[in-house]
Amino acid sequence: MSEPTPNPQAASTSWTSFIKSIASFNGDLSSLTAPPFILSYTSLTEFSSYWAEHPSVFAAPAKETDPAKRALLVLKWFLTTLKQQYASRSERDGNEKKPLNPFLGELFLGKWEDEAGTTELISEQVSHHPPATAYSIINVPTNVRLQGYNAQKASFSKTINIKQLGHAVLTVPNPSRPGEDETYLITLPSLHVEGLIMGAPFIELDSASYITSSSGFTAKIDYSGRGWFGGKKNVFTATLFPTGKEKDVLYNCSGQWTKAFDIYSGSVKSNSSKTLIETWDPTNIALTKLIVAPVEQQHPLESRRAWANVAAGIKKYDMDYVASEKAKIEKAQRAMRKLEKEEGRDWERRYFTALAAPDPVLTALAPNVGISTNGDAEKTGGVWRFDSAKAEKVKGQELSEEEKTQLAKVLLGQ
Ligand SMILES: CC(C)CCC[C@@H](C)[C@H]1CC[C@H]2[C@@H]3[C@@H](O)C=C4C[C@@H](O)CC[C@]4(C)[C@H]3CC[C@]12C
Repeated sequence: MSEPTPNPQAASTSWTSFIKSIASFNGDLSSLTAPPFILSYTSLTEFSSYWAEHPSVFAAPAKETDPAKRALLVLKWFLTTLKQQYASRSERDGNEKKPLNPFLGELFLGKWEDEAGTTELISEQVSHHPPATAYSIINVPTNVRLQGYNAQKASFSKTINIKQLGHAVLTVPNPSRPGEDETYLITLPSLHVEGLIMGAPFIELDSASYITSSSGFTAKIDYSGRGWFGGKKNVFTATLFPTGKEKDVLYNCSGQWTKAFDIYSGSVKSNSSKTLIETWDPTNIALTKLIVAPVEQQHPLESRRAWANVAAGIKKYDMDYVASEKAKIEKAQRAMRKLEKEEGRDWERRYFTALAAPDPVLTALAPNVGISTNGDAEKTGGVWRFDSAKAEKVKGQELSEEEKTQLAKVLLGQ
């Protein structure tokens, strides 16, 4: 990633007052009023797609018969997603932007088609207060599947610091034992915003995150930003070890999550015994583009359709239009919540269900990596799991044009 250049807009009064407002903000990211040049026309529901923009790397563990190597392939896939998750927008636009805050029930649906076959994405805003997004990604030929949910808790100390709540679960069919699945519990890194003063914000990852598996392996990924390891940004080291034996490193990886990284067998410290297995360099590897239905064919709750007017306004920097289009959605959503309350019911999530009982994956694996077995449920509206029965029910439920118009009116005020 090239060094961010100071943005001429950083000298504007709107940026100065934005910076001042951040210093006293209450932790609610949605309440930040950012100047137009820092507003994105993409909703957070779209961010779930960053997990699988290399579908063949996502599906690769299903073809590996050695359990330790399988765990390494899971770690490799996770590391390859970081650049997409946290740096792709600032690389594309020159700086990070403030995404659109999804409304309850918002959907982002798509699929990837490539040499890995079809990989399907479902992302849904499952909670509004607190805001939480859930996702399911399935590589159809291998049945490797990821599900998870996340919310963010922000605070201010020198800059915007964000703790991610929630987790992801990757399920890999064991190729040596047909019918048996392996599960990997994945924790999410904390992050902070850099470059604020220069008007060119970008993301740096903090501390550590983990992947721990039902097959008995754990990976620890340590993140460090500029100021460490010769002043490079986005630096990480990762080790893979049998769970509970952190010193018995089987594989280790190091490099920059935005640039190239190396994967070695052996321990980090014993240089003599470590062997380079692979170098991952994202500059040489193409991403597979997500296929999303044309807006006019989408369900009214699909993100790009629902936000189309707001997005058009942001692109033109027409903030009055943006405000009035956003207000329509907010008003309709408030009315819907009021109605639900009066009728004593909850908004029916289309693809996900909040677990009523303790989750077996969290119960078994969360203690390995020191996270709560309740999955941050009180701060994410629940422990959200993909509900295949719901997904089956909505499959092929085509809405007529009239039904779409009616729904858009009632749910989005459009
Ligand atoms: C840019 C700044 C001035 C305003 C603050 C924007 C803030 C709400 C944005 C900035 C970065 C966003 C992160 C993003 O880096 C990546 C992810 C990973 C994804 O899987 C889940 C969402 C998350 C954590 C974004 C949340 C919103 C952030 C913090």
